[in-house]
Amino acid sequence: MKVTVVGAGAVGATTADNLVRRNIAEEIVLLDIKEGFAEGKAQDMMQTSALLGFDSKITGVTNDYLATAGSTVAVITSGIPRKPGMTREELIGTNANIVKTVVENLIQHSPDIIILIVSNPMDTMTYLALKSSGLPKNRIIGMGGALDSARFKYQISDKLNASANDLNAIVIGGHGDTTMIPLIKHATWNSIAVSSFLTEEEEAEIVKKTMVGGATLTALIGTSAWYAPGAAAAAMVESIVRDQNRLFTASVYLEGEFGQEDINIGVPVIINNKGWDRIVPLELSDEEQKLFDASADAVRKMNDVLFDEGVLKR
Ligand SMILES: NC(=O)c1ccc[n+]([C@@H]2O[C@H](COP(=O)([O-])OP(=O)(O)OC[C@H]3O[C@@H](n4cnc5c(N)ncnc54)[C@H](O)[C@@H]3O)[C@@H](O)[C@H]2O)c1
Ligand SMILES: O=C(O)C[C@H](O)C(=O)O
Repeated sequence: MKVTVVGAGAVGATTADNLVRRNIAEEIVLLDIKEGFAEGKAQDMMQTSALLGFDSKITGVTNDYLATAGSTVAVITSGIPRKPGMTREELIGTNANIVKTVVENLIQHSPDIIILIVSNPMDTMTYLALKSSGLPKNRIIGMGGALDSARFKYQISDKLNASANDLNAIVIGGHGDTTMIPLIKHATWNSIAVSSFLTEEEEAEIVKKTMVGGATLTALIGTSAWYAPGAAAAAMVESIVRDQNRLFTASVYLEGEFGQEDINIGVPVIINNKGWDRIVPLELSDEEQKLFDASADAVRKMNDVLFDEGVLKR
C-alpha cells in the first residue's frame, strides 16, 4: 500500500514520520516543490529505521507525480502556514491555487485515490478539492476536527488531572479560531459527564482554550504547530489503510445533514477504506445548532472567495 504526503515541511514531514515509524504503509512518497527538500527529509527518516525497527520505505521526490502513481491515500499539507497574529483564513490567496494544482496532479496518476486535506483554511480547501476534482464526496476528507478534539481532550485532562485516554470529547464545526465548537456538554470521562466535575466557568475556559489552541501555539512557536497535526493526519490515514472504522470529526460534504448543504465542515464520521464512509448522527441542543449554523455561515463566506477570485466556477 502506497501513501503520498505532499509538502515535506513541518506537518508533512511529521505525518510521514508517524506513518513510517508505525509501519502504517509499506511505501510512503514524500513530495515537495523545493528542490531536494523531500529527498533529504526522507533519507533522514530512513536512517532512523535501524534505530526504531520499522520496515516501511519512504522516498522523497521534487514535484515528481509519476512517483506517486498508484497511491491509495494522499495527505496534502502543501502551502503556507500562518504567522503570529494571522488567521487561517488569510492563507486562502496563496494556498487555494497550490491545493487545486496538487489535487489535479495526484488524480492524474492515482485515479482511485482518497485525499486528506490539511492545508488551511482547511474546510474551504477541502471544498475546493472536492469541487475542482469531481471525485466522489467520500474520497475527500478534511483534517481539523481530529486535531481540535485531541486538543479539547488535552484541555479537559489538564483541568481534571485525568488521563486524556479516558476522555471522550469532540469538536465539530469549522476549523477556525471562532468557528470550532467544542461540545463540552457531550464530553465524558469514561462515560461520566465531565460537566459533573466542572463549574460553568471552568467549562467556558476549556472551550475557549481549545478554540484558540492553534493560535496559542503559533504565538509561542512563531509558526503553526506540527506534532499533533501530524499525529492526527497519520491516525486518519491509519484508519483508511487498515479499514479501522474509527470515528473522527472530519470536514466532509454535507447534503442536508445537520441542517446544512453544499459545504464541507466538521461533523462526526466513520473513516475506513472507502474514505469517510458515513456521517454519525448526533443530537444537538438548540444552542449548539445555532453555533453550528453560524460556523457554516462563516465557512461558506470563505468558500465564496473561491468563486469571487475565479478559482472555482459557479
Ligand atoms: N488542518 C490542520 O489541522 C492543520 C494543522 C497544521 C497546519 N495546517 C496547515 O498545513 C499547511 C502546512 O503547514 P506547515 O507548518 O507544514 O508549513 P511548512 O511551510 O513547514 O511546509 C509547507 C511545505 O509545502 C511546500 N509546498 C509549497 N507549495 C507546494 C507545491 N505546489 N507542491 C508541493 N509542495 C509545496 C513548501 O515547500 C513547504 O515545504 C499550512 O497551510 C498550515 O496552515 C493545517
Ligand atoms: O493554527 C494553525 O494555523 C495551524 C493549524 O490549523 C492548527 O490548528 O494547528
